[in-house]
Amino acid sequence: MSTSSPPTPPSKASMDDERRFKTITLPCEWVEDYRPGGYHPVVLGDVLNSQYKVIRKLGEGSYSTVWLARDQIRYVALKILVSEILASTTELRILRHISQIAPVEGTRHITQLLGEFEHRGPNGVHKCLVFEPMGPSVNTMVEELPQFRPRRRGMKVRYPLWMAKSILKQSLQGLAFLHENGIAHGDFHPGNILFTLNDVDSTPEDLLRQEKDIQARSISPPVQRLDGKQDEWAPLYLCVAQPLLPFACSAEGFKVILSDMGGAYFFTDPPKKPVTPLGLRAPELILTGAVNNTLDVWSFGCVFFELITGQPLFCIPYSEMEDDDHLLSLAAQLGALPDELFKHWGTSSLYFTPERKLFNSQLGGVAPGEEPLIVEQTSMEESFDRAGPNLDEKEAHKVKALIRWILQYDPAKRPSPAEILSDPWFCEIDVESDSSKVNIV
Ligand SMILES: Nc1ncnc2c1ncn2[C@@H]1O[C@H](COP(=O)(O)OP(=O)(O)OP(=O)(O)O)[C@@H](O)[C@H]1O
Repeated sequence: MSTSSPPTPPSKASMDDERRFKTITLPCEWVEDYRPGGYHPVVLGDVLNSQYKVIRKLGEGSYSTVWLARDQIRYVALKILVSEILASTTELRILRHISQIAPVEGTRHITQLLGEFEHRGPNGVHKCLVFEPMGPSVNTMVEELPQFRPRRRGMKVRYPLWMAKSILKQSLQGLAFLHENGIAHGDFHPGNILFTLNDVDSTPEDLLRQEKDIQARSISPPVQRLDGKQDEWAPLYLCVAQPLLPFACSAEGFKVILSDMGGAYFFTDPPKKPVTPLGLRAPELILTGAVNNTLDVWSFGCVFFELITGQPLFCIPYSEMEDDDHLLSLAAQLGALPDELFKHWGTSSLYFTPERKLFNSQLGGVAPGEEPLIVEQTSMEESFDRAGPNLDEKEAHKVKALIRWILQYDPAKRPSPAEILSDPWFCEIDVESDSSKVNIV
C-alpha cells in the first residue's frame, strides 16, 4: 500500500474517469460522494453530538444518509445532510416553521423535527436533523405485505383498496395542512410517504442493531481506493439501508406521514426548478416551467391512480426525449392539451399536423425513409379499467371521476387538498391520527 497522503478529493461530484474507489455493487449511496461537501462518513457505533449512538442505517437520499440512533431515553432517526447544504436551507426553515405551527408530535401526517445540531467531519460541517423513527415507505411496504409472500408469478402487487384509500386520505391531510399554511411539499410521491412504527422505545437495542455482516450483505466489503492509499473522507464500509419493517404497523388503524421536506417551499418563494419526479410533473411545469401551488395536487392525482391500480399513470424513463414522451402520454390519457399550453411545445410538429392531428408517436420524429409510428391511444379511464383494480363498477366510476377532477390542465380549476378531502369518497373513511378505531368502508 502506498503510504503518502492522497490529495483532497474535489468538492464536486466525481466524473466517471475521476473515480477514487473500487466499485461497490450493493444498493447504497454512491461511494464517490464521500468527499468535501458530500456525505459524512458514518460507522455503526459512532456517537454524534455526544448523545446519539448510531446503530442502524434507515435510508439514504441524494442529500443525506438517515440512521437509527439511540440516546438515554429513546430511539431517533438522524438525517445527516451533505455538508454542501447550509443551515439556511429551505428544508430547515420549513421544518422549524412546522414545529412552531404544529407543535404536537405526530398530529398532522407530517414529519416533525425533534431537534437539530451540527456535526463537523472530514467532509465539512453537516446539519443533522432529528426525527421520530419511521417504518418503510409506501413504495417498499407493498412488497412486504403477507398476501404477496411467497410471491407467485403474475401476482398484482398493490395495496388492498382499504389500505390505498387510507394512505391517500392521510397523505392528503398532510398536504392540506401544508397548503393551509402556505407551504408546498414539492416532492410528493409514494417514496416520501412513510409508515409509522409500533412502539420501538421498549425494544432492546440488540433487536434493532444492524449486524456488520459482509456475507449477509448488510454492509459492504471494505471501501478501497483504486490507488491503494488510505482514504480520509469515506467510511470504512457502506451500510445497506434496513428500514424498520418488522416494527411498522400496517394493520387496521395504521398511520402514514409525509416526509422529506427537502423539496418543500413557501408559496411566496417558489424555486426555479422544483424536484418533482418526472412522471408526476404537471403539464405547465414541463412546458413553461411555471411553479404554482397546485403542482402537489397534480402529483397527488397521479399517485391516486397508481395506488388504486398498482400501475403508474405516466411511466416516463429518463431520456433526452422525456418531455415529448410525457406530453404524448398526457395527450393520450387525458386528452388534447389546451392551445395555451400546446403553443409552448417546441417539438410538437414531430408528432402533430398543423391542424393538431396526431400523425406519429415515434419519439424524436419520423426518421428519413421510415413510416410514422401509430400507437393506440389509451385514455386514463381505459388504463384504469385494464389494470383491473379491486373495486366494483360504481366505485370505479367515482374514483375515475375524482382523478379527472384533480388532473385538470388548468391549474386554476384543480381542487385544493382540502376540497378533495371533503369529497364523500374520502369522507366515508375515518383515519383520525390518534383514534384507534378506523371505519373502513
Ligand atoms: N424519520 C425517518 N425514519 C425512518 N426512515 C427515514 C426517516 N426519514 C427518512 N428516512 C429514510 O431515508 C431515506 C432518505 O430520506 P429523505 O428522502 O428525507 O432524504 P433526501 O436526501 O432528502 O432524499 P431525496 O433524494 O429523496 O431528496 C428515505 O427514503 C427513507 O427511506
